[in-house]
Amino acid sequence: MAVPEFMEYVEKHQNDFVERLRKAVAIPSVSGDPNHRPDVFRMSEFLVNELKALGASVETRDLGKQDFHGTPLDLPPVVLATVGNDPAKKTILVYGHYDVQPALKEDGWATDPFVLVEDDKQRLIGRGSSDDKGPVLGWINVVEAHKNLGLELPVNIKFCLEGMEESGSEGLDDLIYQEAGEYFKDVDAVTISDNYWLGTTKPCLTYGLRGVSYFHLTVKGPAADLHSGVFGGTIHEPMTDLFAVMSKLVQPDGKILVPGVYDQVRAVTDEEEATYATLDFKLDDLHGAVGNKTNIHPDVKSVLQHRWRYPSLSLHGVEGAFYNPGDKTVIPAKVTGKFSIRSVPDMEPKKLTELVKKYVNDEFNKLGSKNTMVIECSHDGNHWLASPNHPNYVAAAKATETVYKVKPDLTREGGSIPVTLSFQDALQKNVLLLPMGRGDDGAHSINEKLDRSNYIQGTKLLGVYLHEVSKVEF
Ligand SMILES: C[C@H](N)C(=O)N[C@@H](Cc1c[nH]cn1)C(=O)O
Ligand SMILES: [Zn+2]
Ligand SMILES: [Zn+2]
Repeated sequence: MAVPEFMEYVEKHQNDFVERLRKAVAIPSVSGDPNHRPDVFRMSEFLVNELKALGASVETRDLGKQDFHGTPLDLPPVVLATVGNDPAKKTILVYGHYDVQPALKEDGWATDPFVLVEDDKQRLIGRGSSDDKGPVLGWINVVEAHKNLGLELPVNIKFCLEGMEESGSEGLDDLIYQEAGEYFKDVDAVTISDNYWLGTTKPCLTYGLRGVSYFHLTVKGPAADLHSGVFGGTIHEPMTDLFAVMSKLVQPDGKILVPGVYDQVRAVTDEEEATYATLDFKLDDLHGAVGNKTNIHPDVKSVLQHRWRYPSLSLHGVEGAFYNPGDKTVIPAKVTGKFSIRSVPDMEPKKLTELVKKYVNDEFNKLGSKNTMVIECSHDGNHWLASPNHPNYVAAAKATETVYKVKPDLTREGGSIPVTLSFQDALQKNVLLLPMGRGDDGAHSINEKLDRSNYIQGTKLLGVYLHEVSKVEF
């Protein structure tokens, strides 16, 4: 009886849950922007208050300071909260993040990114709605529903919520290893809702992630920005050097040009080949999520393989370059190009950084420039792969069938959640990714949204999963 009652509660109280999301989206907790650091702290306080109000025992852990380009910056705390402490029950560790990617109206958002707007298609639009405030609040909604119904939660829940996921999860790995035998001691399994369905209609369970290594390539030239009419043609220009090197990193067809990168990529097996055939994903899903037909690969299988099991290199931006409207005729004195590589089994972040550094240095030296160049890896995180046959996945599949009346697809994810592997290794427990949002949610992009139905059905899914996982044998 508990499950139907719980599902009915969630259905009836959906507007309250949307209000909770509205309050969370209104806090611009952008971890990558030092000016927003107080907002990231405010977001942690919001979660602490929500959890305390529901009876959780909550503590925050200070992670010390971050070195932000030479300036020390307080790291936002990790929120650790426990609901239930019954030794007869399983304990599920729920990880999520409360920071978000940057978002400016000028980037092309149709509405203010930090004001939640529901459009005529019942899409809840706002930064963090899908990544990852909606899913984090989904778990809190589950706790609220049980409390208000006077229903016992079927498991103990331990929350671990961080505020630096979008900026390299600084400090969290150390905490996980330190607390493996303490706060995380009784954890039986880990569940993370921080990725997306493959398409727009079918739910999935996810058992793999790519890793990420992020690089800053800085070229320094003249002592100050210069007039291009006076100095153009007479000095080595940093931006010219930067473009020359960055153009050697990746081909327009996605092939990475750094020698040795593909050497450690695991070979495709027949078993893996078979897994692509049954997935509910069409090229139209890709076109819909991208907004046009600019795909490199012509068929679904190769699209998914290049998203999940092959590395990719993306160029992100140039700090220090002129980018405002108008025609400023400047030679920037110092520019930093940003790019990242998504890594896959069996690549190793350390080895990858060595390969990238050597290649970039060689390519810069070939230019014969008198400027100086420095290449650094600013953060990295490893890829992750789990067994989708574990009872934790069986429980999640059953819950999906109860809520969505369909068996979930088993997917991997092209994005990265670096601490996933740390939880698996430090706690030696199964980790499940149980996504809430759709493949076209626009995470990290403009007009990020979470469909109301995904938020509400997703809240039901998280709750029903807890009931199912309480029943399976590990
Ligand atoms: C999949 C997850 N929701 C996510 O967006 N992860 C980020 C992590 C990251 C790493 N560096 C910066 N952010 C991602 O995959 O980009
Ligand atoms: Zn993200
Ligand atoms: Zn995320």
